[in-house]
Amino acid sequence: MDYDLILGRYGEIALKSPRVRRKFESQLIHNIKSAFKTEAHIREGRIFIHPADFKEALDKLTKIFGIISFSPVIAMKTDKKVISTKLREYVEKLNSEGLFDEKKSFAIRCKRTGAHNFTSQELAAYAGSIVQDKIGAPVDLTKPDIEIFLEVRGGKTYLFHEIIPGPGGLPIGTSGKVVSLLSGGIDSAVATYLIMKRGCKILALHFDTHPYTSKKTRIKIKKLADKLKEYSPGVEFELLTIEYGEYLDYCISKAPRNLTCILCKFGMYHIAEKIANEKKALAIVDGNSIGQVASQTLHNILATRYSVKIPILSPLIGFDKIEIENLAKRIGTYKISTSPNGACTAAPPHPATKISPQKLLKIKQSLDLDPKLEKIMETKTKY
Ligand SMILES: Nc1ncnc2c1ncn2[C@@H]1O[C@H](COP(=O)(O)OP(=O)(O)OP(=O)(O)O)[C@@H](O)[C@H]1O
Repeated sequence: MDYDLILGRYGEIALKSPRVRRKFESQLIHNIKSAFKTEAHIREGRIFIHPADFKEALDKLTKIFGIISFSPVIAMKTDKKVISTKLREYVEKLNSEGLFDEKKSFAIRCKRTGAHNFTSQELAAYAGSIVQDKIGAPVDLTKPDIEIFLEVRGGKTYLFHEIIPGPGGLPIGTSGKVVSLLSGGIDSAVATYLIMKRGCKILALHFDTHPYTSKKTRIKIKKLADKLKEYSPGVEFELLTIEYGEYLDYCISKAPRNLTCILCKFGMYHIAEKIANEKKALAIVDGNSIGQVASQTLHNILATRYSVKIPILSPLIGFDKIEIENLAKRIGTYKISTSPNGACTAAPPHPATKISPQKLLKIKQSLDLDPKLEKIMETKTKY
């Protein structure tokens, strides 16, 4: 099918005040134009996209936050004769592409804004008779095999049969920056995605726990960052790594062994907060989900975050593992996250599940962790 343009729809942006809406719309257009070569503008709540390459555009639009759906369309003058000709050509094309024939039921869905000398229902009935005449297919308004849409907007009418879902959310770049803790596992990649979906710019932070994890983890992190970057057109996606093995060595040798995971998380939040302050990020993000593993009991979550002053957001906090996995598969991170590279060998056989913030602070002081963490900060590398 030779389409004229793509008609995009957005959701939540429409609920904003006019000033905020203009800002969000302009970020959305910037992001679309950064994702692929196109002319694009917004008018009366619709995005009009004129790409150089339709195939590429249809693929990339599924990854642009803020868009709830989009349709490749044929555009024409709002004139019954023109609509009749274009509709005939359109269904003939659908028929020749094997998408429509006399055995498939259909429905015409008509939407209209502006003043016309016909109602939406009249236009739908008129279009329905044209399609029946051309293809000989039966009408079924309840559960049709194919829907054909006519969207009449003043003097222009748009014809299409597909409404492709977009990712929804808010345009990336409209909600400030966060430091997202990216481990290489399934959860933190999904958590990062969900926070991007709310418009946040990402500074991904990975703690390289080599020799307790394989060196291959770095490759995995790079691949995950590249995959997540696909959802961030037009907005920088930074990746920083910290060499964390030495800190873990220290914790393992100096603190009770069952506290290793707790001290590990504590140190990560501590460093993440410092980096957030340095890089003007407003929050930390992690992939915690209550009770999923020993370090994610409510007690441990409270204790490990106790001294951090900026918000720590955990978008997966109420998700089940299976829900997280399904989302990871949908966004394309699952395969990368599950590629084998071995478990962390620093994890103790019986990790503590209940530590009080006071006890953790005492341990931190007795081990003099602050200078250790300061030193670790110096290993920060930009990918
Ligand atoms: N090496 C790491 N670098 C950066 N962040 C990490 C690292 N390890 C853990 N985190 C952060 O802490 C969160 C909890 O990690 P934990 O190992 O307890 O759980 P997990 O279920 O294995 O998480 P994930 O699937 O994201 O690895 C992770 O989701 C991530 O945000």
